[in-house]
Amino acid sequence: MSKQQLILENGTVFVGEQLGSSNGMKGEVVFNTGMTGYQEIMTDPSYFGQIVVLTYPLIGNYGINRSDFESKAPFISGLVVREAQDVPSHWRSEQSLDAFLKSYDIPAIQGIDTRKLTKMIREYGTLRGKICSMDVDASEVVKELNKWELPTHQVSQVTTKMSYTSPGQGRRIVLVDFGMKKGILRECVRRGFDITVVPATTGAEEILNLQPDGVILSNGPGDPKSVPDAIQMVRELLGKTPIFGICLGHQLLALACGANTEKMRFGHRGSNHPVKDLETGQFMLTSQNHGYTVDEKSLELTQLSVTHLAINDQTIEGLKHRDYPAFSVQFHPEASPGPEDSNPLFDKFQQMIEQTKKAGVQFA
Ligand SMILES: NC(=O)CC[C@H](N)C(=O)O
Repeated sequence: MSKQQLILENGTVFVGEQLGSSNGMKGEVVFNTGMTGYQEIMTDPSYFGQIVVLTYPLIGNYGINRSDFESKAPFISGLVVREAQDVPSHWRSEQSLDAFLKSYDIPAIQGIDTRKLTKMIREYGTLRGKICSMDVDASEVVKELNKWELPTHQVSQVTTKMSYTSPGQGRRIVLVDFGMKKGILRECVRRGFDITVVPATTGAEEILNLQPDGVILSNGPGDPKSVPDAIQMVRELLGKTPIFGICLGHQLLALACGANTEKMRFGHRGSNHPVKDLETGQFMLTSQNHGYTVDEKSLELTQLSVTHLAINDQTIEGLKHRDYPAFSVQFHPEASPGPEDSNPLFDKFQQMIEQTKKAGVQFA
């Protein structure tokens, strides 16, 4: 097996074995602690442009099958694993991890100490990195990485180009796709919603013209401040239709209400992040994938209240608007991968729609 290297901006070089392609790609190196779910992680558009380190030491043992994908293709810029299993064993498996990565020309590396790398990221924060073949001069790459600015317009690369519908007998929902995971659509379909999925660039007026009973703001990659038009769109929707924000959608709701977001040192990525629901006092295990968070102090001047908190670091995991039907969560109630403890939040949104209807609120 040929060797491959992972070069980091701080000058560290990990030498391992080639997995996937050897086509060098730069990315922000982040880690995910989930024990399963590598297919969902690789195809979650929120990871667009990132090099993902999986801390679970054996990856690929149940192979690859398209029904587990969270979008049509993988969006990561690289994968780092301790050991990849090349002979998958699962009745649904269509190909091996290595064959899958090669077919999308995604570079990956195995056989390195992922514990050491993860500790490094925890200490220094996420690092810019590049996976490439051994004939590349590492010191040149370190220079290149230090000059490289992380991309900012990821949403435009992963949002749907055109609107589409998924008809249902229930309430009419507009789902704004900032890089939506399929799981969100699945949960809406499961509840019988009549769904229109629209591109991230859709304006508030266009959304209201669809006469939605509610709007869901999806997850998506990158800095929430890099989509100012979407923040404006959410601001204009507030009070006119019930809103449910998920992950990037949560951050956009916060920004639209006047709060601030900031980049975290190394983010939350995994399938067992404990969260406390401050309204019920209940705890839940959640699936998470975010590198930004809402700044708690910035909430003072807004009409937002905190509904959920992360147990590990006390960061904000959920918000609700005090005057309008709008709430959001930083984690993933659609799971995929991860536990389904927070799945009832989709029911909560449905109830919010019904209550708003009952109250006979007239929207402009
Ligand atoms: N999964 C998401 O929607 C992530 C939101 C945002 N890109 C972040 O990293 O914080």
